[in-house]
Amino acid sequence: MLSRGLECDGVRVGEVLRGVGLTVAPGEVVALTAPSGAGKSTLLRAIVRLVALDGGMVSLDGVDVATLDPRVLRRRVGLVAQRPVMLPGTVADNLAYGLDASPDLAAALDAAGLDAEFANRDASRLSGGEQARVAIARALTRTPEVLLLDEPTTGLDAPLAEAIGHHVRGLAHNGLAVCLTSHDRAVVSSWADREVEL
Ligand SMILES: Nc1ncnc2c1ncn2[C@@H]1O[C@H](COP(=O)(O)OP(=O)(O)OP(=O)(O)O)[C@@H](O)[C@H]1O
Repeated sequence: MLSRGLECDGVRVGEVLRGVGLTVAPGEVVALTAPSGAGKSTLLRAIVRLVALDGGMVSLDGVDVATLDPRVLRRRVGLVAQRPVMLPGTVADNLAYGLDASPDLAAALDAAGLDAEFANRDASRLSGGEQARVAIARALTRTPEVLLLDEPTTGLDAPLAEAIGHHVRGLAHNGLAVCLTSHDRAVVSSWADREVEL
């Protein structure tokens, strides 16, 4: 068992996940790959308890996540969904949502490839690619230990995807554990330290 980081051991969900193993240590970027419909999003959702397990265990720093308060778990493990939902209000409102203290907006926006001026934009009027980047920034304001990115380059052009990949690798270099799914071989090979096939 990993003393630090994320570990999935024999995870089962219905007929879709039949005993999946995955480890992601602090400082590494792991790409989870499989054909469409194989259960990648389901596994990421199960890790943060948005989907119930039918077997196996997910642990964080050696502790079964089933024993953690889901809100605490979801701060420690940030999930950026494939189709992120923008909350009403500005980008700044989205980044600060649910936090007690004001986050470092500029740092989070920069890490997600957005200019600081985005803070005052109406989140619902952003393009799909801009919303995808706000969702990454929102996860980062929670200072997670693990970042789960479900198809993070959807809606992004190649230079932007490359720039965000660079930032994500920098975050991992500073100790974040990152797990991403992608159908894009260029993303898998340039972002990830290793690949795990479901
Ligand atoms: N809680 C659940 N229990 C059982 N099956 C589920 C559950 N949630 C999703 N599924 C099913 O699991 C299958 C896999 O879906 P999922 O979105 O995880 O695949 P994916 O590998 O991420 O696909 P894609 O690459 O197309 O995004 C789908 O058929 C979905 O309907």
